Amino acid sequence: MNQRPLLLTQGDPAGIGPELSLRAWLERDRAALPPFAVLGDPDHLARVAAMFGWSVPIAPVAPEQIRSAFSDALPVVPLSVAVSAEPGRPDPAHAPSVLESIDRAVRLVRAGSAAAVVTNPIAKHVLYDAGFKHPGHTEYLAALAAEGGAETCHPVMMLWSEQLAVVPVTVHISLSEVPSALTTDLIVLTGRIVARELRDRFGIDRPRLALAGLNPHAGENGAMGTEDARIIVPAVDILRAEGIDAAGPLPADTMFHARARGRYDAALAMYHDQALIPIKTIAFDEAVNVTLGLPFVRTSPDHGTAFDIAGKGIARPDSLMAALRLAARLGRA
Ligand SMILES: NC(=O)C1=CN([C@@H]2O[C@H](COP(=O)(O)OP(=O)(O)OC[C@H]3O[C@@H](n4cnc5c(N)ncnc54)[C@H](O)[C@@H]3O)[C@@H](O)[C@H]2O)C=CC1
Ligand SMILES: NCC(=O)COP(=O)(O)O
Repeated sequence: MNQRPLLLTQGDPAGIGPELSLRAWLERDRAALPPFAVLGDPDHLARVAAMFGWSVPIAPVAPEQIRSAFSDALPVVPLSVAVSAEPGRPDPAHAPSVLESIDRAVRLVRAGSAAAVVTNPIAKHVLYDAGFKHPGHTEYLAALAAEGGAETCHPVMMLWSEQLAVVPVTVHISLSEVPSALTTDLIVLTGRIVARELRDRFGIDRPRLALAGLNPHAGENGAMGTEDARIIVPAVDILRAEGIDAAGPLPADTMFHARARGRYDAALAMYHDQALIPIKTIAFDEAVNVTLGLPFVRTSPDHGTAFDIAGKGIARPDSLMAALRLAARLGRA
């Protein structure tokens, strides 16, 4: 069994990440959570705990002390900067701590000090205002993975739950850009990574992939768009020729009901909302965002920063706890 702990990033300090980190630690025994540490500011987390009246001792630690500290206190690996944030009030000035937390978590995991990175949510537009050039964690983690001359990798976003796993082939782009961004090569590359990681990390011997069409009724023989026949059909053919169990393009409106979900292990959707609407509808509290294609394990809750409820103490920690459990499972594989 892998004894290394997990590293949980700070996320946006004005969002629900700080309170969820504290709540996850409070639930550690009941929810059988693996040991983890937050990469953040111990004083900030202590202030958030005090704000709610939660009894959470905070232990500033070095990475090698996380496991021994975890049962009695929430271990926090301190950042180089102090964090001061008001719940629900995002500010681009928080960007340095947000990014330092991610950077250090990746470095520590790659150095073998921890088993996996679990990220608390970030608000992308807030980081953009501070000059951040990557669309989101998914793409930023791939850039970090490539640092130091390592081979570039193609990150694949998968949202996973016991009921459904979905993969958006195109991710953080506008809907109007999707048809031109969608290529047979991109779909094949994504399908290969999903099939490989479902087998190697999730232990599914022969993963079944279902590819959604882009257009209504998967194009209705070209009457409602040609991308399905021109781009997706050849991708399915290539994947099948490689021995991957791939089906499609399937009409997206009928592939997510309960009986249809039993026919595949992961649905490859052609754009962000085609993938995320079904899983967030079915499993908002349990689903986990996991990045495939990286040389390390990264998971995250499926939800965002939820500024509308930050500081109210009503945010549910379920998805973060599912992300911690999945990270521990995948980090052992
Ligand atoms: N992995 C990440 O870093 C992610 C970041 N985001 C970012 O989050 C920001 C806000 O995005 P939204 O679309 O508003 O989505 P959101 O998930 O933050 O909130 C959507 C709705 O769900 C509720 N909600 C979210 N998490 C909850 C929880 N744990 N317990 C109870 N209710 C919860 C919120 O109160 C809100 O009403 C965006 O800037 C986006 O970029 C969104 C998804 C993932
Ligand atoms: N809607 C999911 C999402 O935006 C997560 O993005 P990332 O920050 O994990 O890349």
